[in-house]
Formats: sequence, structure tokens, C-alpha cells
Amino acid sequence: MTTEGVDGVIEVSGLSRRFGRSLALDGVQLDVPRGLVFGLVGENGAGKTTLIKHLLGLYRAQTGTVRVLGGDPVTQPVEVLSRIGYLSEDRDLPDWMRISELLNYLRAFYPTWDVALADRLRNDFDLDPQARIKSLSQGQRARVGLVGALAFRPDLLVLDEPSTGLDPIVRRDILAAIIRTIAEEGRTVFFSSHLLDEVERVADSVALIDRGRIVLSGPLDEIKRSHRRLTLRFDESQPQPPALAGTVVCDGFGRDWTAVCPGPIEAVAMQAAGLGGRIVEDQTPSLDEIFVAQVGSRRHASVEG
Ligand SMILES: Nc1ncnc2c1ncn2[C@@H]1O[C@H](COP(=O)(O)OP(=O)(O)OP(=O)(O)O)[C@@H](O)[C@H]1O
Repeated sequence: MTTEGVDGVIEVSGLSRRFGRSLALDGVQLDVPRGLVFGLVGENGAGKTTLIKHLLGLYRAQTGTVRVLGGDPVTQPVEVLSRIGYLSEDRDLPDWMRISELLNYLRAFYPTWDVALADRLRNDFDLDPQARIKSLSQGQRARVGLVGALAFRPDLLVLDEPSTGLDPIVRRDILAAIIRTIAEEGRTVFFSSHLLDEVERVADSVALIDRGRIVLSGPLDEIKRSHRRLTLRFDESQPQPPALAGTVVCDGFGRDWTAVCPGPIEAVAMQAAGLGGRIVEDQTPSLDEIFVAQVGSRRHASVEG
């Protein structure tokens, strides 16, 4: 496996996956360079876990290709997987073990296991080494899973919905700090979430996935810069959302409406003027608003089409 000079840590091209009649992934294209925190955002059932399972070689691509850290996770599992730290959505850990036993067991698999780091993380996460895994809360299981995924200093950390079960303080402070530290060390984090504010807080780049398709992908600041949230005021009350081509969503009532628009606002301003309206506020939308707008417009288009 040649990984020297490979900067694409994750390279997915034309990846589709069917389960029976349902299309879980539909022509997914994704490139994640080294050293980034990459957030995969989508609603429940959008295809996030299915995509992650392909990155880990748990699914073989039916259509398209998947390369991770320069190798094929299905045909080169040892080379690829030994460099990936993974926290699954359901935190499947052996219930019968104590925390210390699990960490010792994992240590045997990874030559790069860092005992001091494992101890430090265990302390930071306030985990009793003697506790049995079956006695742990969901949040504590997530913390143990994170220690296991981090302590061998993986080149790529993959987290499937890492916040599930974590209380807000752990989520906000510890998780975010870990993620940042890894990226600062030149390693890569790929995490999925349906919590857009969390993604917005920690990710450098994001991909929005909806019903198996990547609908938007790129550096977070570029995505945010390329969208505008406009507040429009009309002379007359509008009985229904004003039809403004080029806006992705329209919300509001009466004379005041909010629209999210990808791209230049001049065309929107002209159309609004034609309806007796004007832009009274022009702001950068949140990722949440961009997501709702993108997904909403796609669904609207597919219903109409
Ligand atoms: N093993 C499977 N057999 C049949 N259908 C599946 C299987 N795994 C996933 N799916 C379907 O594929 C689609 C994508 O599921 P996936 O678990 O990847 O979504 P997700 O974005 O991770 O959602 P969640 O946040 O709820 O975990 C869903 O419609 C799901 O029902």
C-alpha cells in the first residue's frame, strides 16, 4: 500500500448501495484531505452509517470505489483499519469486561497504543477502570469507546453520531477539544451528526447528505459565504410565500418573509421589487438554515417533477 504523499485520506467516487429496493447511497462523491475535521450531516436514515460502513470495509462497494488512507478497506483491511479509530453509533463494547481489561485488550492490537494518553483520557472522562462495561450508562460507554478509538493515535478518526448519549458539557467541551487536537496534529476526523450546531462548531468542511445523495459539500466557511439569508418586506401582505426564483426557501407571513438564497442576491431583489417588496436584511445563514433550505428545495423539486 502506498500512502506516501497521499493527501486524500478518504476518496469515494460514484458510490451507490441498494438494500433490496431501497437506494441507501446514490452516486456518492466525497474527498476528504488530510488534517481536516469533516462533518457528514444528514437526517435519520439519510445514509450516514451506510457510508461509514463502506469506509471501514464492512460493506463492499456495489457500484463505485472507496479508498481510505491510500488503500482499499475491503481488500487491505489490516493496513487500512489499523490506522482508523472508530466509534460506532451503538457503542458495541464487550459487556462482560471491566474498563481496564478492555483497554489492555485493545492495546495488544495496536503497536502505537499510548498508555499515558489512554490514562489521561480515562481520567478526563471520569471513568473508573474497575467498572464493568455492562454497568455503564450510554454516555459512559461513549466515553470508553472514545478512549479506545483515540489512544493508539489513529491517522483517521471516524465517529458515527459521537454525541449520542453524551451530556452537553462532554459534548461541547471534551469532544470538541479532542477533535481539534487531532486535527492540529495533522490527523483527520470524519464524523457524522444530525446536530447541525455541533457540526458548525467543530467542522472545517461538511457534506450534507439527503436520501443517499450528497447535496452540498465543501469548506464550511465557503458554504456559509455562498448563501445569504434575506429578510424581505412587502408593501402588501402576501397571502402565500412569494415565488422568488433562486431562493431556496421562504418562511414568514404577511408582509415579512425570510428567504435563503445560494448565490448573488441581485436577482432576488429585482423579483421582490416586482412584487412590491425589498430586502431589509442580508445575513449569513446558519448551517441549519442552509441544510433545511437545500433539502427542502430538493424535496419540493422532486414532488413537482
Ligand atoms: N442492513 C440494512 N438492510 C436494509 N436497509 C438498510 C440497512 N442498513 C441501512 N438501511 C437503510 O438504508 C437507509 C440509510 O440508513 P443509514 O443507517 O445509513 O442512515 P443514517 O443516516 O445513518 O441514519 P441514522 O442517523 O438513523 O443512523 C435507511 O433507509 C435504512 O433503512
